[in-house]
Amino acid sequence: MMKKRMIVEKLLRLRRAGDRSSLIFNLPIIVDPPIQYSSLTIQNQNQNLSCSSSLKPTCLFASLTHRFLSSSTSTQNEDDHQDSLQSDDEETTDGWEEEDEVDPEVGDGGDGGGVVLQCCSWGERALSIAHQVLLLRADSDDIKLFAFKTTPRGYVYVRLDKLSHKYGCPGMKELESFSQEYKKRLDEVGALGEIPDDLALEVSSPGAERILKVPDDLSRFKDMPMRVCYVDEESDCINNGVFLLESVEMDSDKCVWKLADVKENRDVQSKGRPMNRKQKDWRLNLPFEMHRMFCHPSFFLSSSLVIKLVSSMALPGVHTDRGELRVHESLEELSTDLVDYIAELSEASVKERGVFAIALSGGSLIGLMGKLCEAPYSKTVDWAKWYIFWADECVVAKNHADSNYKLAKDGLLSKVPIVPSHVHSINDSLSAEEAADEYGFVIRQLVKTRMVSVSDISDCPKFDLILLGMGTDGHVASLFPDHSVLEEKEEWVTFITDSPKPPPERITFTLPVINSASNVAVVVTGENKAEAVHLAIDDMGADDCCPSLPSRLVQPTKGKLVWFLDKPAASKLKSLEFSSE
Ligand SMILES: O=C(O)[C@H](O)[C@@H](O)[C@H](O)[C@H](O)COP(=O)(O)O
Repeated sequence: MMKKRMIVEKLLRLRRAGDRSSLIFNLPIIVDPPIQYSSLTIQNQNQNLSCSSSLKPTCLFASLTHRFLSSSTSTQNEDDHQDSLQSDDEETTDGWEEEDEVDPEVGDGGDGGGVVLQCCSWGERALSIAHQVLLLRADSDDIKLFAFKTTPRGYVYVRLDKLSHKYGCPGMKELESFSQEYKKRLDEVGALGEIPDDLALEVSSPGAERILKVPDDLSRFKDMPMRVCYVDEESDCINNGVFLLESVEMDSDKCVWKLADVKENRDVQSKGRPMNRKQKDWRLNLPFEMHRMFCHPSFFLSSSLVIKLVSSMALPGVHTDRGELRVHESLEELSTDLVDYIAELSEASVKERGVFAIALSGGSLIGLMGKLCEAPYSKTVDWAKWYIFWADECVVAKNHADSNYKLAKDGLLSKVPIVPSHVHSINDSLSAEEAADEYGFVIRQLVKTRMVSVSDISDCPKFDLILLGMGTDGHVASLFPDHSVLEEKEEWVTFITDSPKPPPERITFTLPVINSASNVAVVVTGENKAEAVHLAIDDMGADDCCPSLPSRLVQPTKGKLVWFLDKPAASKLKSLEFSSE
């Protein structure tokens, strides 16, 4: 009788660490954080399994899993091999061992790290093979074993750590290459009879909420908010909260923590405003031994501090008088957050009004919106309900390199099913003055039919969203510093013929229109904008030196203002000093 090895290469699940409930086969998703939602194709023997997600991840750096399930059958021959590859639909969890839903503990061989062999006689051998495979990799200095577990039923669970990754998460390709090589070695040794020849293998990354060891892991994750479980000396109760590490004092074996400015630490009465001074100044001095296992109050760990990393994406933006600040580690993260934000506003607006009136600008903004052309947004956004406008436009031909219309058309509009008649660009055959007049007229007609809503405190149009960039001089739309255009109170759309930034002729929404919008987002990236960002956002006290900086004049009367910044652009912000950064 010939033995047949059936390999099901699978999985691909998006889960938060510790969430074992939807363990396998439920979600045909492959994700490679932090690039979310994108479709990824992997080669499985002769098959392509192409899976993409239409679901929203709950966590940016969800763990990834890669599984091989091997089983021995005695009736089929090798030629049948491909036929017996299971399809997604056929898969059930009965092919895989279900784990108990338990909270992770330090050294549990799962999200708590460590090695757990559970009396498997072959466990040590399987572990040494895993070490060998890791050592032979070109990136052996970077990819390490985080956890290893074997079970008596022949399952091997490997969690890999990536030292150079902010959250310690290897990508799908790294998991896949390790898993394939490791599986091959296990098979070879299995064929020699040294270990069972039908082991099942799961290789994954630890999730964001891995448990950290104290003090060993602290310096590595010191910039991240962490959930700390500790014993409150006064009440002798177990508490937990989200903190930022201020220092580790090795001489006295203690950590000093400060509260992270996250929602759960804010006063519920304060409606999402930042923490008050008292909260910001409060410090938790915690000896190492005063930490206990979360969810296991009776389990005392003398040398392990139980801390879970908290996703930076889970941090709400910092709320200031100048709007919400969303500061991102990378352009990739910023872009993901921005398109999520746009998609959410679109959905809300379509639900409420049946349409979504959005005004664009030029510059790098459009590139950062590029993910809207990809799954899932390309399919989930109700493009037919979008009405597109420009907050400013250069008075040039539509095919001119300076045309904001051309920029948006090439980068976005031509790639999604927008209704052409809903795209309202300026008439490029007119003078700047005429084009501004006509554009104002067009908007007026759409306000009449309520395709564009109207402000209830002025007669201005109320766009659902106005997206702005900002120049190093603090200009937004084509509202430049010290320009008389800032004084325009009557017109909705006006023009300039002396723009300090070429080309000289432009049309622009006026401040009253921008400030009447339901939502305004200003997207600013790069260190060269840091000073302008500081001047636009920070509280300047009594000596406000820049009261008429255009970006500072963006102050929606009733709407919501959000700043999407990358770290370099936010680097001079005082408003962030006591935030989670
Ligand atoms: O009309 C223009 O000249 C540009 O559209 C300009 O206003 C741009 O939006 C800002 O300068 C920010 O651009 P970046 O984000 O590319 O720096």
